[in-house]
Amino acid sequence: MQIVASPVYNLCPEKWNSIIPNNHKTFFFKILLILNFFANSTLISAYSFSTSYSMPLLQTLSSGPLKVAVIGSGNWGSVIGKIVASNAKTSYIFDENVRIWVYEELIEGKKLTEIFNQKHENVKYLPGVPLPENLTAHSSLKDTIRDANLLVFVIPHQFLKSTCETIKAFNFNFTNTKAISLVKGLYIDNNNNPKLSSELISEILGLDCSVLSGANVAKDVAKEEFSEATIGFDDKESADVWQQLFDKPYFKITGVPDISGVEVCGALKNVIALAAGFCDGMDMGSNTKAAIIRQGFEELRLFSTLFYNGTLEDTFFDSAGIADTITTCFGGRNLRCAAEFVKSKGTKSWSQIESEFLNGQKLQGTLTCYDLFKIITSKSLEQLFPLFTVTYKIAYEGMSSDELINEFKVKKLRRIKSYDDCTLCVLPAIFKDKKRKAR
Ligand SMILES: NC(=O)C1=CN([C@@H]2O[C@H](COP(=O)(O)OP(=O)(O)OC[C@H]3O[C@@H](n4cnc5c(N)ncnc54)[C@H](O)[C@@H]3O)[C@@H](O)[C@H]2O)C=CC1
Ligand SMILES: O=C(CO)COP(=O)(O)O
Repeated sequence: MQIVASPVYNLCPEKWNSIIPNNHKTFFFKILLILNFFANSTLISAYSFSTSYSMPLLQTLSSGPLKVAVIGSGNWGSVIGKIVASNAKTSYIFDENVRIWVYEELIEGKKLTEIFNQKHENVKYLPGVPLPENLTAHSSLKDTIRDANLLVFVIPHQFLKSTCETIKAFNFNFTNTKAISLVKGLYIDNNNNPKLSSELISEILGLDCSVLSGANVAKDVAKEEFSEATIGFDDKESADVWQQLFDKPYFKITGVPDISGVEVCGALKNVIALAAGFCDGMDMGSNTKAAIIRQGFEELRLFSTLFYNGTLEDTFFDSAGIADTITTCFGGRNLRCAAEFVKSKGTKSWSQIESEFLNGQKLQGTLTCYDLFKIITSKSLEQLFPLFTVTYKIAYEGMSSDELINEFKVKKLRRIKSYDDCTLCVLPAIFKDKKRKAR
């Protein structure tokens, strides 16, 4: 974002915050804007006349720091609440008070929200991890998002539609509001086409919606172990603000202008993880599991390119792509539950495994696998997606898990690719001048 590059903005935000009392954030922000104007006046006009989204963020910022609401407080939602609240506390572009929506439940007779706000811990979904005191839990969705400029959606995908419809009924004016979806899941629309969470949010609420996805097993990010994530965006200015909100030295954020690519990766890697879990359940070694992951990733890439225009190769090499597939296939919930599914030899349903192993947390891969199969079969594309197809049949039609391997362990020779079958790697423009040096 141009403002980041401007000299004033680059005055270290942490230092500003240490000298600016929090209730003076708005005042100092206005000064900052004026200084910015002199530092780079073309920047201001770019913002003022931008038509790419409802209200330019800089214009919104002129009435004060941006207010953030986190919608969802499960395992990942709580970690995201921790990151966002800690950044909001030390940045002058975000309001210090961050609200998080908790789907209320009782823990030993006491409300989860009350425990959350007293102990500053989500004892059910992220036990043992201290949360910042400026992150407050609310059971009322309406109160959580009232006046918010930045809505962070981080709930299991099966609850997204109903949650958006609830929000729509509040009739809030969202002119000054942007959204980002951290939800990993895929839906099917009435024409048997895939639908993504960002599309659902934009469609129901009319919001400009970016996405964030990556190799982020929540319990490890909670411990501040190093990881990365990718923002998928349409509008670069919003992406820059989202990056400011999420980036930490231990949680590095990049971005690609490819919302659907990022989301398809986040949704379909969970189906690949089911197949990888079936391998674990059958006690297969790492070669077999790697072959299954490779096949799955190839199908994921094909799905994204077939169904969406503008899918970028870069997305697959970013955290949202290959890295998330790897981490989920080695340490995720979908993986563990799928291994248990195979070990139980058909005696346990998915919902039984989910409640036995996840204590209220939700599997995303199973429902996505179901909808994905419907999309593929409605278009007679099974032959292009053999791994997704066999994974569905094992998960939902009682097919033996051995078929996962039998599908690929065949006598028939595989096609050796010709040059025309392959995709040529193209050197990104920023490296073009290095080509001469290299050769
Ligand atoms: N946990 C992880 O490691 C990661 C999760 N994600 C994604 O983030 C999204 C949210 O996952 P988590 O935060 O892990 O959730 P979770 O699976 O840990 O928790 C389930 C959450 O759903 C809530 N809930 C239950 N019934 C509900 C209803 N009817 N309406 C609304 N909420 C309800 C529960 O109160 C709880 O907060 C998912 O799409 C997931 O794939 C992304 C990266 C990492
Ligand atoms: O998305 C995840 C890691 O990036 C978590 O995957 P699981 O839901 O399988 O735990």
